[in-house]
Amino acid sequence: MYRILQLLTPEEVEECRKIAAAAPFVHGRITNPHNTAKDNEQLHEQQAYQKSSQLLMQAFGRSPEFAEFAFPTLIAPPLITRYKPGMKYGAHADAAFIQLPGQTIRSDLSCTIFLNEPESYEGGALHIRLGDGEMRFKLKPGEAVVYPSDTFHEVEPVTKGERLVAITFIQSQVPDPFRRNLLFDLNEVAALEGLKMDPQNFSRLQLVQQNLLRYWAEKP
Ligand SMILES: O=C(O)CCC(=O)C(=O)O
Ligand SMILES: [Fe+2]
Repeated sequence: MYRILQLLTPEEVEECRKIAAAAPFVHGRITNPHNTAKDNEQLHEQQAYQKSSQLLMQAFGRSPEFAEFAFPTLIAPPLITRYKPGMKYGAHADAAFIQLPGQTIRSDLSCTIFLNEPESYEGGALHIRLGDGEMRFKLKPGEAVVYPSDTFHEVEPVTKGERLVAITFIQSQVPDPFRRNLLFDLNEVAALEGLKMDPQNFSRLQLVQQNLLRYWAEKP
């Protein structure tokens, strides 16, 4: 299951673009030399990375939709990434573990946050294989798609303009996608219908939610 989130305000999108415009980038394969599928550029300046990742982390932190869907325990600091004409990211599944200074994150979910107008570049859609089908995403600035890390996905070649995004990986409290998706459905029903329900039934629904979480979530 995937989810599209409205994550950033227009001001935050602007701030990310400004940071990207002023900072140096390196080829993505520098951090991942054996990944031949990867052909993009990533932000390469400590201060710019810190500033942009902090802003993006805050945006995840205030999104109830994200929390209800992902049950995040760890989020890799999002990295601004760009694709110039000819660049792409071939079909791949993400590495199971992402090594960061001081911690390792298991990638249960991956996320792309779109930062520039879809009309400003050609190509560059993100394709995600979900079951036997494929979904194609080219979202508006500030929107993000969160999807399972264990499924093939690719970025089609950019043929014109520039694709600017931020990418991150999320470790979930509920690693099993079947269970996580059930909990998400319960969260949605509680959020959408809770106030309309008989309060006693709402309490029972909350009891089921909390007890399943208690039973299924990884212990901290
Ligand atoms: O650029 C994107 O949207 C996806 C990048 C990606 O798949 C990755 O970094 O593993
Ligand atoms: Fe990926």
